[in-house]
Amino acid sequence: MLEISKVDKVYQSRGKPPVHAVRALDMEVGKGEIVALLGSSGCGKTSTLRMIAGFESVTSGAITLGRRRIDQLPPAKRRVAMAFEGYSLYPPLTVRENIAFALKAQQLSYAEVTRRVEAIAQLVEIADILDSYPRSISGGQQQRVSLARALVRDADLYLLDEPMGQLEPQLRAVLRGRIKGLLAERGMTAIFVTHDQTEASALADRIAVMEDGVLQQFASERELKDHPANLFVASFIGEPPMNLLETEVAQADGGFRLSIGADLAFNLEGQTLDAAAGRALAQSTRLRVGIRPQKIAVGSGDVRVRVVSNQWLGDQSHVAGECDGRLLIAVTPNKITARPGDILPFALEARHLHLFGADGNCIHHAEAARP
Ligand SMILES: Nc1ncnc2c1ncn2[C@@H]1O[C@H](COP(=O)(O)OP(=O)(O)OP(=O)(O)O)[C@@H](O)[C@H]1O
Repeated sequence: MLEISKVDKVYQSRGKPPVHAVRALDMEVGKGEIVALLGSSGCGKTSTLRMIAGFESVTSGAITLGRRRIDQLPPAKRRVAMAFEGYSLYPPLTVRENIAFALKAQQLSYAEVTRRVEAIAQLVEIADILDSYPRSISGGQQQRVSLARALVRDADLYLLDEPMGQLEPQLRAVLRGRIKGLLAERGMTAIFVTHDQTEASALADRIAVMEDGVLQQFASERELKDHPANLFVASFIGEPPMNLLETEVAQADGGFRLSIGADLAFNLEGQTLDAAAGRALAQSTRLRVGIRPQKIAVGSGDVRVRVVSNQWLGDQSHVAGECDGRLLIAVTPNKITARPGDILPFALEARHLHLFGADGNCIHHAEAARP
């Protein structure tokens, strides 16, 4: 449905060095799919949306929507609806007129425009301010007007830039559910930008993780957690982040011994590794291993840690412990009573390790969680 091929964006401003905001981006989005663009500030998310919508030119590459090449078309000809991060409402028009304006090109009857505007206003909870002007409503309300103005249109693709960033958490959760329902009911294809992993997981079928203008991985949340492509995705996705540790690699008994410190080492049996991972390990002397905090058992096992902090969050404990000068974070559903300075056993199993090569790419994934 949407195909982005080898798209680059370089901003050239007079007197300043060029900024390479998006690099060789390849992405395909299916009809009816909801995609989140996730990444830290400045990684190129907004530039990507604006190039698809036509508010920014592509420096090179192609964008196709439903078999139409759109990257050279003016925005109005692309059949793409966008809700902007900065809202971009028309100040002299009321909220109702702002939303209805988006329907002008569709030449609908007055009754149909009224019906659609009121339905979308109800959905995003702005029905009571339809006759207000943008300057007299809050930032959160303006954001919802901008969202309504995009969603009210008939378009082939909906682009939503931080659509709920200004809303308080409760309203955000309610709207998230309603918007997901609307998109699914109408089979709408959408890409939204977010900083928020919870929002990305709750709304999106697939998540595109970007860093420094480069798409790092494009997959479901489960896949990103179980099979991170590289160190960046491994450390970016998941809360708290994956524990990452430097190890020394040695061959041992038909497998490998990964030593982190005098008291922390793992034996990996050769048959648990595929051929490529076995070759990569045989050629390595050092590599990075990762283990999710949820995979470290607390209160059993033979790794002794000195507790650094222990917090009960109401439904889980986050325990940070130090072993051989390394900090390990464990998350467990049990309430742990240990205090800083106490010695506590942690259990870490070799089957839960992800292994990363010198280039940062994952060479072996931990055993996936059973459904
Ligand atoms: N018009 C512009 N001129 C020059 N540089 C720009 C322009 N717009 C964006 N950039 C730069 O391009 C890079 C990517 O910006 P972009 O806004 O796409 O990132 P982002 O991931 O959406 O960030 P944020 O989450 O903060 O909105 C940044 O380094 C930014 O400073």
